[in-house]
Amino acid sequence: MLRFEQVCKSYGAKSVLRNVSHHFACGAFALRGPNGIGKSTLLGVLAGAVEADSGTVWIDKQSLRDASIAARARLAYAPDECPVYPFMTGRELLAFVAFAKRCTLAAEVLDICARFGLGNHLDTRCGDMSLGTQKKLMLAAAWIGEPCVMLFDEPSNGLDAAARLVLIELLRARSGNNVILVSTHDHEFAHAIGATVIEFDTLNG
Ligand SMILES: Nc1ncnc2c1ncn2[C@@H]1O[C@H](COP(=O)(O)OP(=O)(O)OP(=O)(O)O)[C@@H](O)[C@H]1O
Repeated sequence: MLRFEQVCKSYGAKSVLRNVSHHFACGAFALRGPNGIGKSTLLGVLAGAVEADSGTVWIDKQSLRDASIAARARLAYAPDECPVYPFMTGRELLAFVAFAKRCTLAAEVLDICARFGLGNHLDTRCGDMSLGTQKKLMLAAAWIGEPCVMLFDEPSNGLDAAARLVLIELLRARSGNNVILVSTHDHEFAHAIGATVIEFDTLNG
């Protein structure tokens, strides 16, 4: 479902990803490793948000490079720092993501927003939201469309206890038929979502 081969990425002289390859079938997986080792860089490359120097990524058998639109339609990515447009309201941002993914905003997504307690915030400008509220919005946006590969960078960061529980339930419900790949330092969270822990070092050459 998620496959990547020989992925390399350097920032200047610093080599971060060295021939990273792996194949994930359904389930939840937690990337673990010390700060600065390259977890976010790998998730960014897998999401097409960071350009790799070389290597290939397939999402649901679609090449992220050669069939980019089809591959991205099957992909959800929530980075740690939310790149939201400050001038858009929450509702406009969700509509924008749905437009970009060429789908409609399903009732399920609005239900997830309600479970995250976002109801009153959907008409607030993103720039006026707290960081935790922005985070919840970006997490809810990951459920837009029909992603089968969901990538989350530090998803539990900054969430209140109630939202953390909701996220755990949502991820557990998805992991049977999808790939959920998270980067996290939060061992309890990884355990709670039933993730198989992968030490980043074991992937990197
Ligand atoms: N845009 C960039 N330009 C230059 N160097 C970068 C850039 N992004 C990341 N790096 C460097 O690449 C390395 C890997 O960073 P990355 O954020 O992927 O690590 P990480 O494992 O996710 O860390 P953390 O656990 O702190 O989130 C670090 O040394 C970082 O400073």
